[in-house]
Parts: sequence; structure tokens; C-alpha cells
Amino acid sequence: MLRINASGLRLISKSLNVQSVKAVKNIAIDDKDRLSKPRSQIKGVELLRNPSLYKGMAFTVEERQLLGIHGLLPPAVLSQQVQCHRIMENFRREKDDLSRYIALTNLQYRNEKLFYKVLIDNLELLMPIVYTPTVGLACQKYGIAFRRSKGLYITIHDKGHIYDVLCNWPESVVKAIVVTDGERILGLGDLGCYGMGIPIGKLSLYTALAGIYPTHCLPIMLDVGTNNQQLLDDPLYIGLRQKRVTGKVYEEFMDEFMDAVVARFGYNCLIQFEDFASHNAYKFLQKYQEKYCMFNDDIQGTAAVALAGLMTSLRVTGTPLEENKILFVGAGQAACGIADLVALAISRKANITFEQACSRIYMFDVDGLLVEDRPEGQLDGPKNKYTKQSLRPTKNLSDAVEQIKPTALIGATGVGGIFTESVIRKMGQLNERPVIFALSNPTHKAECTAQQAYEFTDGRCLFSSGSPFKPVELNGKTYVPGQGNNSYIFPGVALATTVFQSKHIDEEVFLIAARTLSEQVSESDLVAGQLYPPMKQIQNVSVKIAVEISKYYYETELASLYPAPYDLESYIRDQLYDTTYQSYVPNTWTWPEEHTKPKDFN
Ligand SMILES: NC(=O)C1=CN([C@@H]2O[C@H](COP(=O)(O)OP(=O)(O)OC[C@H]3O[C@@H](n4cnc5c(N)ncnc54)[C@H](OP(=O)(O)O)[C@@H]3O)[C@@H](O)[C@H]2O)C=CC1
Ligand SMILES: CC(=O)C(=O)O
Ligand SMILES: [Mg+2]
Repeated sequence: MLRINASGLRLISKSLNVQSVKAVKNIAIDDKDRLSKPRSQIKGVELLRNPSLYKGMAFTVEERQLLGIHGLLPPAVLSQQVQCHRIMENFRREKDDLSRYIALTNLQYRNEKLFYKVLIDNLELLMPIVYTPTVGLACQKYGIAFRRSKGLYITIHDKGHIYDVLCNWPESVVKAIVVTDGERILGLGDLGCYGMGIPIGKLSLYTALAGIYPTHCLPIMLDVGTNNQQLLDDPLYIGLRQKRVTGKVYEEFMDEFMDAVVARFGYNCLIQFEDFASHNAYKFLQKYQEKYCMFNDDIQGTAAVALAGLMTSLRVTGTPLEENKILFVGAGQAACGIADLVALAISRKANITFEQACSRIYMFDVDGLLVEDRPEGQLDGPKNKYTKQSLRPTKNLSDAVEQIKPTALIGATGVGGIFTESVIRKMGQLNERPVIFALSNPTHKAECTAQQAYEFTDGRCLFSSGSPFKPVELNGKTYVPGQGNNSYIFPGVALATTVFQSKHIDEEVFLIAARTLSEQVSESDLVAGQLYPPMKQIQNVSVKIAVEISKYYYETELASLYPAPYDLESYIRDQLYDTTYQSYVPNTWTWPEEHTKPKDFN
């Protein structure tokens, strides 16, 4: 018998122009039909199709017998190590990064433990594929890259039935969601439903960088349409073929989504907002921050990683934070998020008001320097507080640098190459050790390359970028650029929040994360010019960040896990996902006498 759930029927009704929602409810499937089987009961070919249980040729002979998969795999039994070797051999044979992304995604959908083992063991090589920059390319080409659905797609037509759609997700324990509506994917603009690559990529890092179980993570695309005409005309487009729904209907949809998550997964299910357009990002953060367990990664995660980079750079420049002059290029969610956290840090450190701290921060947007006599409407929103009276208006960045004489230049524009040679050279003339961050993603949107930053400052700048750049050789010296990306922050924040079940995530959490991250940079990292710990230490860094945040959660009674563990760090470490395969053979199991174990098999 054909069975359709409520949201499915509503969608069909919509497309047929039938508005019979009453009928929809009558044939909605029972809740019990939606529940997935306990993992221990999954056997046979179903097991081979379950990525969180699948081990490929690493299933032992005993397991193959017990689980009813004997004969469904080639006879050899391979170790996970050999499997990793095969994956990497194949990876190296792929002809371009998009093919590498597709190969890794296929592995993730097939064998989750192997995917994470390979990713963690080869982080420096593979992170640029599953994350920025390649994930950006994959989102642009998602119609081609798409292989199999992962996560949930909730559309504006599901309004009124979002809880039902969430109930279709087979895992009942979901601790973290990354959600986007695809309107501002990296610096690539509105990619609509193709933006699903971002929540999937971010959650892959939850597991790889912070050991959060993949089964506890849920990527969600909220498809309210797209205003990207190229996508609407793309025959491979996977989303709703309509313009974005905005205004009251969109906001009601978002409110319903937040409540439905709480109803389905509990009030401390973490919801990470990702790559919403600036106006919505701020609006939802203000509206939901105190009501739900949520944060906005582009505003708050980015703020913490950039503040950490600044704090680290001060160890080289010797200038106290409050004595720096910081010029932001771009005045959107990333820039304002950073500026607000930096101002908070300055006000705390120098014991001055937040407003006084804002006077050290300058902004330059698409219409030039933020000065008071700009036309009405150009200074609205969170950037408004960084407007200055005493400066001359200019649309020329070099001129702005000349006027302000900043010690630090931070780009978050999504405009590749906006830090021209003359801008960078000027920073080098004004400062012995200029701080230059080109935070925009993916790589071709970076405000300058690492090579340009080091070359035009004779190797003196303290540089970091949102997407990775290779080390730069200059006059016999090697400079290792840091990756100023929120991926240093959100995994640790999510780890503390999910393990200790925090009710909310406030600004203090991001100050703690920034300080802890900066403290993880060793003197030898600094000598090489690195403002962040090396990528290979990142799991450890996430745990350290989580420990410090969890102390705060207990001090402020935000944690819900009581009694508090005596040793927070070892408690966290005990919760981490392990990529080694588990045995499916019960300890008590022995080969039946009539089927003694074949001698040739281990
Ligand atoms: N490294 C990291 O961890 C992160 C990096 N980012 C990156 O930051 C970039 C910006 O993201 P986000 O803040 O969300 O985007 P927004 O759209 O919110 O902000 C972009 C800002 O850049 C300004 N801008 C656009 N063109 C120019 C120009 N030619 N000159 C000066 N300013 C300009 C815009 O001006 P106006 O306001 O006038 O339109 C706006 O203020 C993206 O590339 C994103 O990938 C984002 C989050 C994290
Ligand atoms: C890194 C990130 O979150 C962004 O570029 O949007
Ligand atoms: Mg983002």
C-alpha cells in the first residue's frame, strides 16, 4: 500500500493545486512506522547500506556469518589501515578537486567510520576538499555533485507541518543541527538549495575536529526559493523553482522551525545558523539567542577566530589590544560580528565603555568609509556604531588607510583582490608588523593572497586568511599563513554545548573560545608567522576550548548535566567519537561445532 506522510501529501496537494489539508492528516503515517530499528537488529543487505554500521571488507568472517552478509562481500578480510590506503590511492588518482569532493562524499555515504578515519589522518590535505574552498565549488555545482540525499530539506510548502518533516529523520537523538537557507553561501551569494553542501561540510567538521558523533548531527536546508536566476534556469537544480519567500510568511516559517526542533529533539538541541543573508542572520540571532540553544557562526564564530588571531598577533607587535586601530573592509555580518567582540574585549581589558572601545574601530563598506555625512539609509544596522565624525569621506581604500593609519586591516567583503598592492604596501609603511587578515571565502574571494601580503610587506605582515594558502617562500624564508576560519571555533563550542547540554550560548562563550584558541599558539608557531595552532592539533584545540566553555556553563548554571563531572576534560574525552571499527560479535559468541572457523581466515 502506498503510504505518504503529511508533508509529502501537502507538497503533492500544492503541486496539484489541491488544498485538502484535512485529508493529509488522515493518512499521515503512524509515529511508530517512522522509528528506525535499533542498530543491533540491522542485518543482511540492510546493514551493508547503513553508513554508520558498514565496515566494508573489514567485516570479519564471524561477523559475516552472524550478520547474514556472508557471500555479499569479496572473501578477503582487510584491515581499516589497508582500506585507508586504498581510499588515499584512489583520492590521488582523481583528476580535480570536484571529483575528489565527490569521491569523499561517496565514502561518507557508504562508510562513515572510514571516512572520518581518512579525514582525521589527512586533515591538512582533505579539509580543503570537504570544507573551503572546494565545498564552495561543490555547492555551485551541486546539481552535478549530488549523489545521495543527506540531511533534511524543509521547504516553505512544509509550513504548518515542519514537526512532521523532522519526525521523518530516522535518528531520535539529534544534538546539533546546522541550518541554512542558502542565501549567502561563503562569498558566492544566493545558491538556494545547492547551499546544502555547507551544513553537511560544517557537520563533517563537528565530527572530524571535535569528535561529535555523526549520528547526533543533522544538516538542514530550509528551502524558501532562490533569487538566483541561473539556478532557476538550471535543469539540474535540486530546489524549489521559485523566488525567495520573504517577510511575514518567511518569519513565521522560521519561528515554526525553531519550535519544531525543540518539540522533536529537545530544548538543548544546538542550532547553528550558517550562511543566511546578513539582515536575516542578525535578526534571527537577536530574536532566538535567549530563547533557544543557538548561535550564528558567521557572526559569532568568525568573531572569535578573528579576535584570537588579533590577540596572538599582539604577542609579536607588542601593542596592547586597546592601543590598536583596526580598519574593517566590509561591514556585514562577519565584520560587525568581529568588531563587536573586539570592542567587548577592549572594553573589558581597558576598563572603558563599549562605546569608547568602538572608537578604535573603523569600517569601510561598498560605499566607502563609514563617516557621518553619508546619505540616509547607508548607515543602518550593526555597523552604525562604527561611524566616525572626524574623517573625510572616501571610496578609495588606500586613501582610507592613509587617513586612519590602522595597525590592523581586516577584510570580510567577499570581494577578491580588494587589498591591492598599494593598500598592502601602505600598511607595511605605517607599521613595523602590520596585521592583515583576508577572511573572505572561498580562495578566489580572499582580499589578497598570502604571497601578496608577505611580498608587499617584505615578509613583515602577520597574515591569516579564511581559506587555506600554501606556505610562501620569500628571500630564503618560509612563511606559514594561518587559516582564520570559524572552523577553529564552532567545533569546540558545539562540543561543550552538546556534552553539557547548555540552555543558551552567550557572547562570553566566544570570548572564552577566542582566548583559549590564542593560548594554544606556541612560540615556535609564532616564529613561523602562524597566528593559529597547526591544523593537525585542531582536535586537541577543540577539546581545550570545550573545557574552558564548560567551566563557564557550570559557573553560570547554563549547563543541564548534573552532577557536574569532577574532571571536565576527561569526561569530554570519554564522549568523543572513535573511528576504529567496533566488533559486532558478542564476547560470549563461539563458532558452533558443526561450523568450525575456516583455518585460513583470521
Ligand atoms: N573566515 C571566516 O571564518 C569567515 C569568512 N566569511 C567571509 O566573509 C565574506 C563576507 O561575508 P558576510 O559578512 O557574511 O557578508 P555580508 O554580505 O554580510 O557583508 C559583506 C560586506 O562587504 C561589503 N562590500 C561589498 N563589496 C565591497 C567593496 N567593493 N568594497 C568594500 N566593501 C564591500 C558590503 O557592503 P554593504 O554593506 O554596503 O553592502 C558588506 O558590508 C564572505 O566571503 C564570507 O565567506 C564569513 C564568515 C566566516
Ligand atoms: C567560513 C564561513 O562560515 C563562511 O565563509 O561563511
Ligand atoms: Mg559561513
